[in-house]
Amino acid sequence: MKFVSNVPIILASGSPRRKELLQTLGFHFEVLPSNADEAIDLIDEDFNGYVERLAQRKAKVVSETEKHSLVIAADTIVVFNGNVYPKPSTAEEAVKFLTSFAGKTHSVFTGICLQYGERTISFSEETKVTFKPLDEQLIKAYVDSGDPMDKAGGYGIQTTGALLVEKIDGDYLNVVGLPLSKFVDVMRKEGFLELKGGVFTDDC
Ligand SMILES: Cc1cn([C@H]2C[C@H](O)[C@@H](COP(=O)(O)OP(=O)(O)OP(=O)(O)O)O2)c(=O)[nH]c1=O
Repeated sequence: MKFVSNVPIILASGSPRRKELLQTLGFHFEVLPSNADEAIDLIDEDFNGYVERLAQRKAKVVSETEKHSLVIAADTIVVFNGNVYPKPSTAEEAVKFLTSFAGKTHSVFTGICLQYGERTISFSEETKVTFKPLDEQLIKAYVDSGDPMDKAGGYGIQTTGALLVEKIDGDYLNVVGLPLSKFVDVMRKEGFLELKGGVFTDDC
């Protein structure tokens, strides 16, 4: 299955996971990471609004110089007990994050923004992730691997961080940083992507 884009597309993200996920769709795009300031206020525990506003900020910075391209940006956070857990800034912080998630359920929110000139389309998705009860040795070994440091909440479900997880409720790829299924639905609905081919021919 392949998609073609109807406009030039820029992925405004430095996340290798988002790039790989978009590449699976087969359309051409460029990568131009955004240097937007990620410090914004949470309002009324509206986590969907929070990640959407962050994604908008990332997209707008790149769109300023790329007005004729569709700019795609995203932001992923972990939310536990009403608190936002972004990427840990130290290994000690990663250990703290993971210790508090052990045996409990947290949410992962990803917000996506599609900016095309003056047109802004945003949406977000929540996935619930339950961690197993974890022993100190496993947490320490995982943090020592360095894997948590570039990931929201300090783990990657797609890497050995999977060993911490008991179950999930929702879209797996939303946890990885891009809810691909919803993304394609919105891109098709808004006229930015079309399925290439898609009609079976009968040669008999
Ligand atoms: C929870 C979780 C997060 N992540 C990643 C997705 C995001 O890349 C990252 C959250 O940080 P983000 O700020 O959303 O993204 P980023 O800094 O990697 O890239 P950019 O801002 O340029 O788009 O955490 C995983 O890869 N696996 C996981 O299981």
